[in-house]
Amino acid sequence: MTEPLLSIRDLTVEYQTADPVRAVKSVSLRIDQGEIFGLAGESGCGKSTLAYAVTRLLQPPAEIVGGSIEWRNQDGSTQEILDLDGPNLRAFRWSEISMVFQGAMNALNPVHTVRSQIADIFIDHKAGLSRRERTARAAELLKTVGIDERRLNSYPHELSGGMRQRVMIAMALALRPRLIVMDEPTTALDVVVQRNIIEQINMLRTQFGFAVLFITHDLGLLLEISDRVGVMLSGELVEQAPPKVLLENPSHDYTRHLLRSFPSLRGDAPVTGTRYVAQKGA
Ligand SMILES: Nc1ncnc2c1ncn2[C@@H]1O[C@H](COP(=O)(O)OP(=O)(O)OP(=O)(O)O)[C@@H](O)[C@H]1O
Repeated sequence: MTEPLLSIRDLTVEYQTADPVRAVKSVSLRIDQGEIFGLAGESGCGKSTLAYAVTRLLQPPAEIVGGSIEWRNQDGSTQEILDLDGPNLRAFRWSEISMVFQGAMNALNPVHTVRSQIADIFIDHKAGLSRRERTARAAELLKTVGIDERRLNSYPHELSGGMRQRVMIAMALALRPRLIVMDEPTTALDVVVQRNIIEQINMLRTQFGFAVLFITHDLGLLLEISDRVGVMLSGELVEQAPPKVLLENPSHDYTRHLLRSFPSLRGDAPVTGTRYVAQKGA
């Protein structure tokens, strides 16, 4: 077995509020190179908190209270992500792990052109590039995500929601990271655009070989595109397996419950409006 790209071990995250919330409870998982790992689970189960922990974007009152997140460098050595800080953390983000978050398309700066926003990444991280080289790379990135390079001169408000999200994906790809964390990357978009973008992400993954930690409420989509799926319940990762195994032989009650909510996947009667109540020993 090859060594994993990312190994999360016993990760525990709390929100230190008046009534502290343990949002991630001793979660362990690995993501291999080039793999799409999908994270499923109902709203509030801790998926985003886990994603933010991996990218080291958690802000107080969130606090990582235990565990480790180990990263495998290109040369085979390992790096504890939780130990990164200052310039090392900045260099690590975007170039090793990048992010596309929910509503990210609204994260574009409205007063700057697409060109300058993509170029900024190169200014920050690849100081040696000339202005002409930065523009050439920005144009190439846009083409990669299926946007005409003439859009370099556009402002965000001149683009559709789908295009803005593609620009965000282009930016996430800019420094050829080895893992892209995507938290509901297409949720705000209509189904056709969503499907196109997902297909494109998959194609780019094949082309560039990056791994993806993919989070969405859409279990059908998750099962379709993921190599492995993890199921979270109340901060715990209760099951992880390839989609086929989950579908045919789910080991946890909650996974069965989730799958039953998607009748088209299993042909079962849908469970609507019911909340999962954990059984003792489940
Ligand atoms: N800033 C915060 N302060 C206190 N509690 C928080 C904060 N952010 C999240 N939580 C709590 O942490 C838990 C996990 O939230 P999280 O957003 O990670 O879940 P999620 O599975 O990503 O949900 P969703 O799919 O709705 O985004 C929830 O109980 C949530 O209420």
